[in-house]
Amino acid sequence: MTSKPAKTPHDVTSKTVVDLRQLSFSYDLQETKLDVLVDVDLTLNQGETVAILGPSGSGKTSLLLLLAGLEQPTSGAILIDDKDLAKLDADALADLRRDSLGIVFQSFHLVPSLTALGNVMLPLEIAERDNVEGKNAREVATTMLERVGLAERGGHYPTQLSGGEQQRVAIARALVHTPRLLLADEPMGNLDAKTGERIIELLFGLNRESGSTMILVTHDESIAAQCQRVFRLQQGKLVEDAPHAVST
Ligand SMILES: Nc1ncnc2c1ncn2[C@@H]1O[C@H](COP(=O)(O)OP(=O)(O)OP(=O)(O)O)[C@@H](O)[C@H]1O
Repeated sequence: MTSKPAKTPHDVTSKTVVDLRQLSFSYDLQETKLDVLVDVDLTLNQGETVAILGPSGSGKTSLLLLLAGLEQPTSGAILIDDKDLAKLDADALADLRRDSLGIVFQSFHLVPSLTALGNVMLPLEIAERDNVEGKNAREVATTMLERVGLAERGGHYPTQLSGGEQQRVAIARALVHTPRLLLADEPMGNLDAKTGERIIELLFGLNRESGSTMILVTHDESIAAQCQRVFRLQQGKLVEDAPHAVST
């Protein structure tokens, strides 16, 4: 067992990928507001694996929505790859999401009219990256479907798949273009223990292979312990655990 985090191709530069500056976020309710995040500061570097823990309702999903530019801060700033999200127009934000982010949310948002393979190919086609390492989008997407254990399900539509299978298609779609920043909201939520383990291995494997940064929302302390950094959301604040030996 070693406390040394896995080396990534980006260790040398330690580039900042996520920079939250005094980030606060509230939901406006009818007569009041609900403070979810209060003056959160956070800097994450390229290649880091990060777990976010916290009780139900503590704001974990809200934090991921903010990072994806799908909610706007009440105050403070969110910088992804040195770009202040508040200064990007809708097109630039869409470009950033397409080029740099992989997002796995609790609801899968699969396109119902596309097969599993079609859904996984989508990010590659949109990004016009048909020629990834000399392979076309279909081959790359097929390989990713195999890696999530769905080689036989490529031709099935979302309604023909179980919840756990749809979850894995969503994970394959989020990973297929090797995003620099992966946001995953309880990606094992719908999966049995063995399949969940396989997905976790895949996520950490891709982090090692590509040097991507991964933010993993989870309720599972043993999965959190596999991440290099562990944060807990408590009363709107992100509190980091003391450095720990990364369990594998
Ligand atoms: N659209 C919304 N409007 C108003 N309040 C909301 C909205 N979405 C979430 N909330 C509230 O904001 C708080 C944070 O919600 P969030 O979904 O971020 O928590 P969470 O930590 O991800 O919870 P869980 O572990 O149950 O998924 C909760 O109290 C929730 O009720």
